[in-house]
Amino acid sequence: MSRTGLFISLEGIDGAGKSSHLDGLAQAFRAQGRTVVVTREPGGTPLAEQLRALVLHQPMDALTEALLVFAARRDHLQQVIEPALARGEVVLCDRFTDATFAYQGAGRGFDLGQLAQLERMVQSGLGPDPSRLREPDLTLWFDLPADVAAARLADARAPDRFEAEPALFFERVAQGYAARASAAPQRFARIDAGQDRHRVWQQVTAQLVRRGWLAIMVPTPQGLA
Ligand SMILES: Nc1ncnc2c1ncn2[C@@H]1O[C@H](COP(=O)(O)OP(=O)(O)OP(=O)(O)O)[C@@H](O)[C@H]1O
Ligand SMILES: Cc1cn([C@H]2C[C@H](O)[C@@H](COP(=O)(O)O)O2)c(=O)[nH]c1=O
Repeated sequence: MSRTGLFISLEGIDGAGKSSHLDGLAQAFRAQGRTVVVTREPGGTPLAEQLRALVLHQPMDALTEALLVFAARRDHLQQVIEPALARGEVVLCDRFTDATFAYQGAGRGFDLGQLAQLERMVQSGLGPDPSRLREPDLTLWFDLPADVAAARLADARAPDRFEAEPALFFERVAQGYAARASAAPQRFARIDAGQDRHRVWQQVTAQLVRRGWLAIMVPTPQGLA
């Protein structure tokens, strides 16, 4: 039976708790017979992972940063995301273009109109309808105050260029996500990421059950709660 591909992104400020849920979600879809690709941005291909290392660790200005994340995204779309969706698979992507609007746009102050132009250039000309802008079918937005996220990340690992930014930067990024969510309410599902892991998982799976993408509420995976 042929199936329609499903593209789900997970978004939120650093430390919001997105990545903790990726494996469990992949397992939940696999248990229902779906093939799942778990991937991330920037990254997801050998070239895009090299660009990720530059973006996370080398000093650069906001335009260079924006061009590199979009270059990585183009390669990721062409090599991984579009082929998987064409095969009817589920793509779970840890961050996508909303992160660019939130971090490079709201965080760094890069012009949103110019980001929209890059988005159109990079995310079209793909798939069966080249005029269509490729976007996630659903964006799970892990919403968490910047100070709570910072406390979760404290001492967790050596900070990269973004994680080393001050609290004010993350407050702007969080506002950037809120603005993206209000502009596309049908694509975004807000997750209250301030709850414990079990409750966050329940909110996430409820969104998928509501859309008919998971048949049943899935118990919290061991290792998460
Ligand atoms: N609901 C929660 N309550 C408390 N701590 C949590 C919760 N969810 C995740 N954490 C912890 O917070 C930290 C960050 O979680 P995680 O790596 O999933 O966040 P993230 O959004 O993927 O962050 P980043 O984007 O920076 O990689 C981890 O130490 C994780 O164990
Ligand atoms: C896609 C994307 C990401 N970023 C930033 C956001 C994070 O700080 C890092 C990625 O690290 P993570 O641990 O994998 O979350 O990159 C960005 O600034 N712009 C983007 O488009």
